[in-house]
Order: sequence, then C-alpha cells, then structure tokens
Amino acid sequence: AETASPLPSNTFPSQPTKITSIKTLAESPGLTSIPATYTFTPDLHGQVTSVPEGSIPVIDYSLLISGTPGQRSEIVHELGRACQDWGFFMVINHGVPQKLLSSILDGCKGFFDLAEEEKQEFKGNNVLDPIRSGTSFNVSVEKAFYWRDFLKVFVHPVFYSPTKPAGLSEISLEYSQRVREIARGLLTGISESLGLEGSYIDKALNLERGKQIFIANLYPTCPQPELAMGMPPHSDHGLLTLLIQNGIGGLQIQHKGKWVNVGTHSNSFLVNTGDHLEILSNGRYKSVLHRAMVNNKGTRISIAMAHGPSLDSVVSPAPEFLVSSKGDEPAAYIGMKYKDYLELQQSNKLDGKSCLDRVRISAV
Ligand SMILES: O=C(O)CCC(=O)C(=O)O
Ligand SMILES: [Fe+2]
Repeated sequence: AETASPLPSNTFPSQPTKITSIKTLAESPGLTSIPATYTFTPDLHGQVTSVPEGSIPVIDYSLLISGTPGQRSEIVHELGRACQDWGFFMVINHGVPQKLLSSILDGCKGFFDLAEEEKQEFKGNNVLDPIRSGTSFNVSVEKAFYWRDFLKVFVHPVFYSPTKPAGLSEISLEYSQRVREIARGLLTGISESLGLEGSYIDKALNLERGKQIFIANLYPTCPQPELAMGMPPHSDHGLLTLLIQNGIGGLQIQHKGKWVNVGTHSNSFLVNTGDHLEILSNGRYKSVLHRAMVNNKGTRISIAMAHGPSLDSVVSPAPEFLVSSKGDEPAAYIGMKYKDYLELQQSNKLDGKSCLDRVRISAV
C-alpha cells in the first residue's frame, strides 16, 4: 500500500512517529528547525538566476481564440517559440473569472484544513486510484521527504472529487472544464506550430477522453526554507500542465541550464510542457524541468492541472516527423501506453526526467 505507510520516525525530538502531513509538522509549536529527513543539499537558492523582467513568454489566449487570422498566426508562432525555447509560458486573457480561481484555491485550502483523520479517508491505496491525498511525493520509496502535502484527483474523462469540504466538488467540476478547454485550445495552436493540422494532437491522443488530473499542493511555512524542498526537479508526464497559485511564488523552471524564478502573476496560468509533448514531437518540444521551493513567509498553495492523452493511447513520435524530403529522422522514443507511463512515473521517486529516459532511444 503505497501511500498508506507512515513516514519512518527519526531522531528529531519533537517529530511524532507517524507523520501523515507536513502541515501537522509545520504547525508544531516552537518549530525552529526541520528534521534531518526533510533536509536537502544546502544553498539551493544560491544557484538561481533572475531573468530580465518580461522575458518569460506570455501568450494572449484571447487572440488565439478570437483574433484576426494575422493575430492568430502570430500567437501560433509565439506558442511554438515558447515551447521550443522555454517549455514554459504564461497565459493571459484566458477568460476564466478571477472569482473561480480564488474559489478553487479556497476550496483546496478547505481540504488541507480538514482534520487529519478526514483527509486519511481520501488517501487511496494505489498510484492509479482516482483520489489520493498524501504528503511528499511517494513516501514508500523516498528517503528524504518534501515539504509538501498534496491532493490528486482524476477529473476527466470521469470526474471524481473528495466529498469534503462542502462545495469543493461543484467548484472543481467547473474549474476542470474551463481549464481543459484552454488546454485543448493551446494544444490546437501547438499542433499548428509543429506544422500539423490544428486537431492533430487532439485526434492522435484521443483528448476527447484525455486524462486530466487535478493536483493541489500545500507548502506550509518552513523555518529553514533553504534546506527544504517543496518538489524536486522533475518534468510532468502529460502534454501540458496549467498552474495557478495563491499569490505566493515558489515555482522555478530550468532555462538554458539555469534555475529561474517564475514569481507570482495573478490572473494568469503558468503553463509547462510535459513528457508526452516531447515524445509526440520527437524531441522538438522538450518537457521542461521545474521544481517548487518553500519559504518562511507564508503557506503556499498551488493547483497544477495536468492534461495528458487518454489512458489507452500508445504514444510514440508522430510519423509526420520521421519522414521528410531532407531524409528520414529516427524515432527518438519508443511507444508506450500512457497508462503504463503514468503508473511508472507515480510509482517511483520523482527524479528529473528519469521516466522519460526509460523510453528514450537516442540522445536528441
Ligand atoms: O507547486 C508548484 O509550483 C509546482 C507543482 C508541480 O510541479 C506539480 O504538481 O507537478
Ligand atoms: Fe510538475
């Protein structure tokens, strides 16, 4: 039972023997240092570069959906550049009301504020269970733990939601639908930017039944943020992840080998490319490495909405990229059923792009 096992006890005097949430630990009175089991290599923060204000790509979604043909093709071009150069961009003018964004963040806060016993009802037993609440990433395989609690819920093609707190289910349904629509719109533009039909990815990966996963992350205030890690460097398994946060930053992306602070951007979606976009595009659009830092100023909540192929899709590089007038291009990844990939990624340690490395045939 993966998520059922309690964290092992350690020598830290005030640590209870069974930690089911970092929230409980973070709220212990007088906590001034973190247990050794939460400690990572020091000076993670020192290696961060700041990029000039305004250099992270920004995509105006309204122009993709209702711009003139000229504006639209400009946005498609910008999407392609963002995927190629960054694997990351911000989406503005997406049309999702600010009120819905704050309601869903409040709903997640309500979930994390439930009594530990209540959250335990939703802990799940298997990595592919549709509702899973837990701490760190996968405590059954980790030696050091992340300063993070999570709630992961499958919201499409079948919608699930925890039954508590009251109201979360309704808000989550609406939020999931709105965000899925934007993800599909972006993937239409991304298909075109790859020189394919707009509907290419949608059809090839059966997005009508695409897997959409709602991931709420809680990063409580940490007394030694420079020693702890919210989420380690990793890439996401799906195609595109759309993230929002509660006004507190912490996300960093890797760009040209350096870690870059994304910061806070109210009312925009922070979008990153995932492994399946890299596989489908035969390495043209690489999934971006990202991680979550913690802080000692306030509790951070982020909601990452992951969009992937349908579970039964077997994804391999699109044949369109393998033959060209310039000669054949070898497939750089083997085909794998998305369900198997997801299971592999969730059952192991979260470790960079180690999952993608398992399907990679050659360096690209
Ligand atoms: O909280 C964040 O900023 C990142 C979360 C994330 O990468 C994930 O849930 O996959
Ligand atoms: Fe992620």
